[in-house]
Amino acid sequence: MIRFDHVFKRYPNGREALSDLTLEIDSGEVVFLTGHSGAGKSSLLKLISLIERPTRGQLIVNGQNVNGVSRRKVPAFRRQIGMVFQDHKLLHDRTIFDNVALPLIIAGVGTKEIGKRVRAALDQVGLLGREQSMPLELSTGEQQRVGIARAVVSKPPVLIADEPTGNLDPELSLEVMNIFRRFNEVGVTVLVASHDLYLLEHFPVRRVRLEGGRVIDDMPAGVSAGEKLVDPAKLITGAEGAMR
Ligand SMILES: Nc1ncnc2c1ncn2[C@@H]1O[C@H](COP(=O)(O)OP(=O)(O)OP(=O)(O)O)[C@@H](O)[C@H]1O
Repeated sequence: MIRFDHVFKRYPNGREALSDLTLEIDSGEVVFLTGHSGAGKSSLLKLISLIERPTRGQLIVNGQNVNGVSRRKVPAFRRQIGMVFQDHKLLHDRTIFDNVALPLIIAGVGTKEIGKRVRAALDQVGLLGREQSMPLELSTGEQQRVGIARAVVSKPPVLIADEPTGNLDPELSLEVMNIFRRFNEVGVTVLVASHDLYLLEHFPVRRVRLEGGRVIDDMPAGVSAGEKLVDPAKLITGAEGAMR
């Protein structure tokens, strides 16, 4: 699904953000990307979404070598990748409906289909009925859920999130992760860059740790020593909470 093969990323100022990085993420996985500030997490996500290009090496996303994706084809390529950001990146002068509809409008989807898909996406994040609200009328957690609805409205097979819970308290962070897990349960591959120790403690998913632009640790899904897990039943309750 996603394969980095000896990938380097050097920015024009000479800074090497990724250095000989090799990593494979299978279809349907949930992966946490961790590491100190500057380790290369955002750069890795930017390569997957073609916001940046590898300097060297091969990167395959959904069976496509990104080196072969011309600038003209980038918008179509990006429709396969849902992107969630820490600061939501919502348009404050547009309604919730318009914000979520944006990727579909850009893709030229018909009005009726847009209505259907936007409502379905808002329903999945528990915000059906808020279509006509403006972003600033929503709480921070709700705004983040609008950002998630926008990311999944095109039904992408891959969802990437850069510090999606950075501004949220622990309870809201769990809600966001539970929403991601719901998408994962229907087959979406989810990659989350996070410093959020609370989340890392509570979700026993695969963790890939970067340092200096390389993978220095790759811990498979499961429980490791010393980790405290919440009761799975509570996670389900949390997800239902998010859907309210
Ligand atoms: N556009 C850019 N131009 C030049 N250097 C950059 C650029 N973006 C990132 N870098 C550098 O690349 C390195 C990796 O940065 P990156 O943002 O990928 O790390 P990160 O792990 O996501 O950090 P954080 O957790 O602070 O967001 C850092 O040294 C950073 O200064």
